[in-house]
Amino acid sequence: EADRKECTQVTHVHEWDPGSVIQAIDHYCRNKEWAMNVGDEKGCILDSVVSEVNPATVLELGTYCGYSTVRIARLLPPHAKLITLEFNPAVAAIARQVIAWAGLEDKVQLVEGASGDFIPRIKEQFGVKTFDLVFLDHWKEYYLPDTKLMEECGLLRKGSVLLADNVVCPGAPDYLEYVRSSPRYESRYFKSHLEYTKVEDGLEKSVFLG
Ligand SMILES: Oc1cc(-c2ccc(F)cc2)cc2cncnc12
Ligand SMILES: [Mg+2]
Repeated sequence: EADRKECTQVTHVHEWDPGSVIQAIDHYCRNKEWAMNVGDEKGCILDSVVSEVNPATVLELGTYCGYSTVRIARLLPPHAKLITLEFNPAVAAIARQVIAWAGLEDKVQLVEGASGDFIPRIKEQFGVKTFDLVFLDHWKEYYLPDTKLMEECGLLRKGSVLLADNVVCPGAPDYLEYVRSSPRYESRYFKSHLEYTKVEDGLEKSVFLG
């Protein structure tokens, strides 16, 4: 099981180093201006789940500025692929720069669009059969419909892991109810805090049982 490892990062801030990109964003958002990155505390839990799954294919719903994209991509094995979807073109443009600065472009494919339109097209457009890991971090009302859509489109296989951010704050009650009560998922809550604050939040890890 992915347990919370103490996650200490000592990095020097220079380009091509994903660790320094992560550290720079965390420093800015903690000290200058809050932003809705998954952050360093939940980020360590994300790291441990990514390391445990060691995925060849990853889908991220909600790129934002690319912070979690970099966190995930830096841990991927050489030929692994991360597809990340962002609805807002302005932040997608920023994310492209952040991903490039971390030197991770060849592991990441950033797509602009709406999840409901995009998910049914993934198989034929990106040649992906199923995802080993899905990180849900977009608008909370879409967690449940998009999960059902991924099931219907055959994008999940026995053992696929869904990891959802913000299941407490802002909260995704219908999604939690679904993955916790469905016999098709084995679900576990990782208690943490809303990025850069003391407010409770957490990640829900749900394994699809097929
Ligand atoms: O991590 C997140 C946090 C918040 C958020 C905003 C305002 C607030 F007061 C509390 C929490 C919103 C998000 C939207 N999409 C993805 N991730 C998010
Ligand atoms: Mg979030």
